[in-house]
Amino acid sequence: MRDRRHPDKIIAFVLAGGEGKRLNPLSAERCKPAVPFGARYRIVDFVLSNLINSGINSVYLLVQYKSQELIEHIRKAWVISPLLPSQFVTVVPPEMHKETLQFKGTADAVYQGLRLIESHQPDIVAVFGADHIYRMDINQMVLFHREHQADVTVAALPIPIEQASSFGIIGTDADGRICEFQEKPSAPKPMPSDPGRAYASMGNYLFNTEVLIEALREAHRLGETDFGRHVLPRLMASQRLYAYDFSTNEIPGIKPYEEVGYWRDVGTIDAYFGAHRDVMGENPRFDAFNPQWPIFSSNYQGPVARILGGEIENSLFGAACVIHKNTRIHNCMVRRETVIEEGAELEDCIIMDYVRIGRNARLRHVIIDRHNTIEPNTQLGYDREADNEKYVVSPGGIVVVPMGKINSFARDSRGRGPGYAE
Ligand SMILES: Nc1ncnc2c1ncn2[C@@H]1O[C@H](COP(=O)(O)OP(=O)(O)O[C@H]2O[C@H](CO)[C@@H](O)[C@H](O)[C@H]2O)[C@@H](O)[C@H]1O
Repeated sequence: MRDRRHPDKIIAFVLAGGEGKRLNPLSAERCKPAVPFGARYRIVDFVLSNLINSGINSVYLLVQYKSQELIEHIRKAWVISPLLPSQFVTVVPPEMHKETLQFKGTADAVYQGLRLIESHQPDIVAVFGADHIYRMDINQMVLFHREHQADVTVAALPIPIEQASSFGIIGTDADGRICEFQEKPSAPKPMPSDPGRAYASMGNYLFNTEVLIEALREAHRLGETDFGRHVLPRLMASQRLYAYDFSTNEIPGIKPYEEVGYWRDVGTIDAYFGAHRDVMGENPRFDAFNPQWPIFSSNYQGPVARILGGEIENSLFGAACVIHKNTRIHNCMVRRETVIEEGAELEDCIIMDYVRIGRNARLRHVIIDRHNTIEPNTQLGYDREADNEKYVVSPGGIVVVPMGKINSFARDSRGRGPGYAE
């Protein structure tokens, strides 16, 4: 729909079909955008909040791989209003035509949504990834797109050259017009101004509608399926492609201690764990609390956390947690409806929802996925060999306990839910 802040009619496709293999086992049962993040979010909430905060309210979420948990999250958390039919976040599964039982790639996923584009007749189509932790005012990118009379604008930022072969790498002229685009090059070119960094695509694009429709039809004719590998390099020759420098994006309400232009690809367990460090502490690099640019998530109606005692330092607790006496909890992210029993010691841990940590358990550098019960006296994170036998241990030494069997909440050995002591 048209927003008073930008005269263009814009619809968005959010690419949420990624498998996220390197996040295993967190992505074993769910796609990467559905992976929980922080004390109450899912990864997908960041891009959706950016779109809604930017007044882009017509959003199609393209799903594919293990999408049930994502669909449930969208159903519960992202209902805008039945009174405003042009404002929606709608999940779109693959169309299941006979030759396309799934989306073959990012461009193919949007190609299958061509009818949606044609029915809305927008001026601009925003195609955004769903895999990153960041805040972005997309209006500023739209303004740049218009000012440069671009056909396509790609959001971009400098990244360390050592990581550059995992990204689309861009070369531009002085005005920002893209003259080179290489998807995941084995020998990435550094930026002319900085040999230690390369200019990377964030996987977020704005397209003038006619250009996108034509490009997707052409890609389909040629059997090409991916924006980064096929569509953008081909369009570069015939259309005006510009790179929008994300470091110029200004967000209201950012605190002085926050990292300007914070953006993280949480594609591996170690990167995911590291990004959690960034949202914690007295002066977080990325402060989740910003009333001027909120990150929206579930409308959970349970009570607040109950802390009955313990030595607690630099930790965040989700709703309806119960933390018993004589616990020691340092640098931990604890999500909702989790119970930590007496005597348990946790250091540098991410404990997801519906988990019970038994008495005197000791956990260090551990991620516990949802619906798990950790037996009393368990030790994790102290003996790498023993941990390796049972669990995935990341190169950075993080032990990951995969999702447990789903129950309605973490019950103790007598079947009692949160709030009960042994
Ligand atoms: N078949 C499918 N259907 C629906 N959604 C799908 C999909 N396959 C992937 N996705 C989603 O699309 C986005 C892009 O994922 P990809 O795996 O295609 O590319 P990658 O992230 O490696 O590179 C991309 O993003 C990086 C930035 O992270 C850029 O540098 C690079 O140029 C760009 O190709 C993710 O949000 C993912 O969840």
